[in-house]
Amino acid sequence: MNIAILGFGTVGTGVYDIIKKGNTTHTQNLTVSHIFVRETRTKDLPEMTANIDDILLNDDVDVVVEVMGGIEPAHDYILKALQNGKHVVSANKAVIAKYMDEFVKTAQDNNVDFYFESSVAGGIPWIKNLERSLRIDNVSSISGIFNGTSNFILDQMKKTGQPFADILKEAQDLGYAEADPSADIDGYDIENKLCISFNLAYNTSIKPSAELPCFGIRNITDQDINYFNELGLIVKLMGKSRRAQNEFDYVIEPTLYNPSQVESSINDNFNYASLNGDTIGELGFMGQGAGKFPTANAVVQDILDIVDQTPRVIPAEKSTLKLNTNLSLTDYLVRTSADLSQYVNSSQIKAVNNIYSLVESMPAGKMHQAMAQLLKEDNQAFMVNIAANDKERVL
Ligand SMILES: NC(=O)C1=CN([C@@H]2O[C@H](COP(=O)(O)OP(=O)(O)OC[C@H]3O[C@@H](n4cnc5c(N)ncnc54)[C@H](OP(=O)(O)O)[C@@H]3O)[C@@H](O)[C@H]2O)C=CC1
Ligand SMILES: N[C@@H](CC=O)C(=O)O
Repeated sequence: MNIAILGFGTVGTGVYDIIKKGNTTHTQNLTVSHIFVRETRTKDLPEMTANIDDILLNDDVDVVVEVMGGIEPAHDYILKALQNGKHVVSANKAVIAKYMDEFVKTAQDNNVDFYFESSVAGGIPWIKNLERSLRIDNVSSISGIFNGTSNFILDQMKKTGQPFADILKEAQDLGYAEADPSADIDGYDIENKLCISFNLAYNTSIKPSAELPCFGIRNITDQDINYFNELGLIVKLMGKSRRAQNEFDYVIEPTLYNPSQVESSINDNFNYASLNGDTIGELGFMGQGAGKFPTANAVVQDILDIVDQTPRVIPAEKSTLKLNTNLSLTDYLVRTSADLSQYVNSSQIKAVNNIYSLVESMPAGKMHQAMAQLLKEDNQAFMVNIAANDKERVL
């Protein structure tokens, strides 16, 4: 099986190393025949080329691994590879979240596979197990820590008290962060991953958009972490989606967990992805969600599934489920120097102390809209979702 790797950064070099090392009989049957790099890059390996047609028009290439990132030319190269009868494996959640239906259809039309395990939760076999669950169950919720960089930052802030910027730099050096790390910090990387996950789970076609509730950890401070610590709670940047009858919601937001909840113990660059199915109930997966080898491992697993011709579960018809971002009512702790009652009904606000307020029974969509308005007045404001069971800790 001849593999062409497009993009030779963190993940691309990891895929190359795993295949070159050939630790098992499975990986020994794989060959990296081409590595696509920029024109400006020194071609220090014989497989390297800066001419994409050497790969896309080459009948000897069986699988194209797209790990360049970004939207174009990744979208164009993936489509052309599929149209030219090549299987494609991609870790690029940004392009997949935007063009998943087009890629899946093009793959089906050309009788090849399009696999993307590594695009969500890095090394965790999440997509595969989500698809397995769907063979038996309706999935009624998806929830998880889907970003390794933000989890690493929150964990290190708590453990070391180091400044946010220094920890982010470390995450970048470790190969966890996106080329533009604001995607990690502001939640947009999770948005891509959550869209991919629930579009599979609910058989919908929602694409990431500015209208969807997404609030990251850009404004979190040491003071916030210390306060949550005093409450006995741990903050995680979560992606959550719940389905009820013919509707589903989705939200990305910092969320507090108490020590009895599994999310609270997910540390470092680890992710935790969970679903709820009719008969399986709660099912969760934990592992490294970012980094060279965990991600490359998931890419190579996809290649081996192509070799083994493992069938995928992609339903033909889309469901009629509708997105309703105000489906669930929950509670929030808000830190702002602005007058919160200008943005949220005062009957829902309870002062906790002179820094934080509790906003009760708010639909997520409305709360995120209120915060977007409030941030125009106080650009350092922060909010965190708090479970009903933990509310007594703050009052
Ligand atoms: N790192 C991780 O932990 C994970 C990453 N991913 C995804 O995998 C993909 C790759 O990530 P990662 O390896 O970390 O990123 P890197 O930035 O480390 O690597 C990307 C490589 O592709 C090259 N590249 C980008 N555009 C082009 C182009 N047009 N032509 C030729 N080469 C190009 C880059 O070159 P240059 O540096 O010159 O721009 C770089 O060498 C991304 O989509 C990312 O979201 C998914 C899961 C985990
Ligand atoms: N930047 C991403 C990489 C993996 O998807 C993350 O930190 O999770």
